[in-house]
Amino acid sequence: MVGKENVICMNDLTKYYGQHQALDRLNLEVEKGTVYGFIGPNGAGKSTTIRILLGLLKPTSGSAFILGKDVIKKGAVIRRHVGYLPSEVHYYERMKVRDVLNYALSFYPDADRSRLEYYLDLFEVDPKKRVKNLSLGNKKKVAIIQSLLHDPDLLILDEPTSGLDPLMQGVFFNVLKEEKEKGKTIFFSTHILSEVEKICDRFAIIRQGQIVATKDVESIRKQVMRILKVEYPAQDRIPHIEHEQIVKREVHDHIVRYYVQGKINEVLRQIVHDELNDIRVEEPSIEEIFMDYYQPKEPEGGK
Ligand SMILES: Nc1ncnc2c1ncn2[C@@H]1O[C@H](COP(=O)(O)OP(=O)(O)OP(=O)(O)O)[C@@H](O)[C@H]1O
Repeated sequence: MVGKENVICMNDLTKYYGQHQALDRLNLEVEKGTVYGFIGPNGAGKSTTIRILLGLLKPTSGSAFILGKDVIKKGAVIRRHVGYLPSEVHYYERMKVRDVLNYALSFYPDADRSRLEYYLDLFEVDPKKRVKNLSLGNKKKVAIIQSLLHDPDLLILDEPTSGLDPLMQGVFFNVLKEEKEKGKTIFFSTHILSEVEKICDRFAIIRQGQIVATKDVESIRKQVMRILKVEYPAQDRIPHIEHEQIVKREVHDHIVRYYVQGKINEVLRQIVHDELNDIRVEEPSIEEIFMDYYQPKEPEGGK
């Protein structure tokens, strides 16, 4: 088998803003051809990481490589092969959309100009409009088009779907799939966990400047975890059930959700022993699995 090629590589990447540590020794690798989700709560360090990758910010220590090149030393070369969508976009308000995008294209003399028409049509953007007359979502679409124009090998997108309506999100995801099929690599940050499940091969979770998990979406899907949702006749009739396979439990009034790892037979047997009104077996959504990493661990009551 041919060795893996990492398009993005971070080594102990650390960033301080004054006294404030925004990134704490990030180590991350993104393989060629992957759609990689970079997720984390507000202020976790996503934009800081992305801006370092683009050479727009210098790390305090550590290093990062894109397409094998050092982001500090080779920023200009790297940017030729990267499509970047910042989380907030600013254009000259009086410029027309077509002029904005033509200007962007002028930096890439070899670019195929037909891509511009293709994406304008696909994203339903009116090129005659002035930027100042665009809605937030339409401005975002212009920025998405700009990131794609020069057919980059790597797309780095900072919260690409914020502001897009569901229909356009669908169009956008299809574009990402097309790019992936062409062998392109996509690295994008998001808060929306369901997006990761829909589109990503792999993801990393960043919290308070640290990577707390990196996983394959497929392996998460296969994780053997079931939720037994049990409705008891009343809150004071909930029995105390203990079993090593019950990794977590949530109580809402007279309903208990037991999170069971491994085979559920034994736990089920124990549960049905007591009086209950109803029982259902559910699979946790990927969001629930993520939430375990997302939130700081709380002590679990009464397991
Ligand atoms: N220019 C700056 N000066 C000082 N602190 C900053 C600066 N930019 C970001 N920070 C701080 O660094 C931390 C990481 O911020 P960053 O914008 O990278 O987070 P994020 O994960 O992108 O957040 P969000 O999801 O809200 O966009 C936060 O605590 C933020 O307040």
